[in-house]
Amino acid sequence: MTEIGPAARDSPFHPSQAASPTTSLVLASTPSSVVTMPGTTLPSIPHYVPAPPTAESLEWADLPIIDISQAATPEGRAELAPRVRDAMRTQGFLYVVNHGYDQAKNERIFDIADLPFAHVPEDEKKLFAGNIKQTGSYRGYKLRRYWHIENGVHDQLEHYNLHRAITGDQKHPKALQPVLPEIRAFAEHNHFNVLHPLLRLLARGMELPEETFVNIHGFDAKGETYVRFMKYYPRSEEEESKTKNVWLKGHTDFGTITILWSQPVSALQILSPDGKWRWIKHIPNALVVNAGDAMEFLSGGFYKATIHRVVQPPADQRGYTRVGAFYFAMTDDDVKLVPFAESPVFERVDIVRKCDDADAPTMEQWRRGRTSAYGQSELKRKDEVVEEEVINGVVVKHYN
Ligand SMILES: O=C(O)CCC(=O)C(=O)O
Ligand SMILES: [Fe+2]
Repeated sequence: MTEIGPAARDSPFHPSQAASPTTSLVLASTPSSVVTMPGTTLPSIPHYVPAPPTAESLEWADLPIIDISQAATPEGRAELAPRVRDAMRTQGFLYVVNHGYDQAKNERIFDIADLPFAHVPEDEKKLFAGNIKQTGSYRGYKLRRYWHIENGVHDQLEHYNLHRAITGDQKHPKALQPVLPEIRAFAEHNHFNVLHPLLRLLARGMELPEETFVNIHGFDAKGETYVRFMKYYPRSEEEESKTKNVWLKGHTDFGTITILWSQPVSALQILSPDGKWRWIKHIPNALVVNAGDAMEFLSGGFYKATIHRVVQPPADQRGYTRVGAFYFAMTDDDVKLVPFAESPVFERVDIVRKCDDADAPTMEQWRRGRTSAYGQSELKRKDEVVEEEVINGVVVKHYN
């Protein structure tokens, strides 16, 4: 395994990253599932009808909205960089809008996202279930009840995770075959039109060369950056009460950047700097973006991996399923997760390390450790709210 230290990470742009993204299809605005563009008809698939947005006024997190189309010009980047920096230093979350998909294309993604759950027979799902604990990789299905939440209650959510290459060595269920090219285009859209522009802004925020983080997030490099579709199912009263309405415990994501495609069922909450849980409000066709552990390591604590959790939705949205679409970004596998200590910001703020640089895990070690342990290992109760586990010598906290 090659260890990539800070010097090597400044190496020239990897050729794979210069590849231009697949041209996005511009789709006519139509609510039906058959979406056409001149000369092309996309495969017909069932339409997923999501719950209407909640009418309740919840305590919403106040997050900045970043118009990513502005990142196309140097002036735009200069304006966005401090806003992205401040959001990732304080809340660890922000919204991205104007990323290039229109509403029809967005709906199509959610129709596709429901296919692996509603349109793949249970027997076939089992054939594609990931061996998560053993392999430390999320590829394939995470079926329901795989994780322990609290008091003997298991989760009621399914994942289907696809390595971003989509048609690489990972095989997919029959129902997904016709839409694999669209999922691949979706992966490239997230990678090149959202992730890379954000990484450039984050590098700028640390006064590092703009390509610093882009260079270690190659689309074609060895690494597990993946697309996830996810479906939550309503739970029983008993499950709700035994878990105090927590569907997915408070956690940080282990990668660098998570891109969550905003959907109408309110359930995601973030732990605000003042220690209060606040709800993430749905913004149509927006992306909710957060930093994970790997970004916190690489930035020496400059950017925060914010704790978030999923809870029972407000009363007017109970009884609905909740389908999600995500892009979980990580660095290339061989990157050692040590801070870019050469950043001039460390002349003004303290660098924070979770362990000595010599002991720091690579991205591959960190993702395997966190993936295998999640929802499986015995957590050590620290106090009423916090439980701890140790991964690769680093303490990971779970919040109730
Ligand atoms: O479903 C959500 O809104 C968030 C899920 C999440 O935090 C995760 O899968 O890491
Ligand atoms: Fe998460």
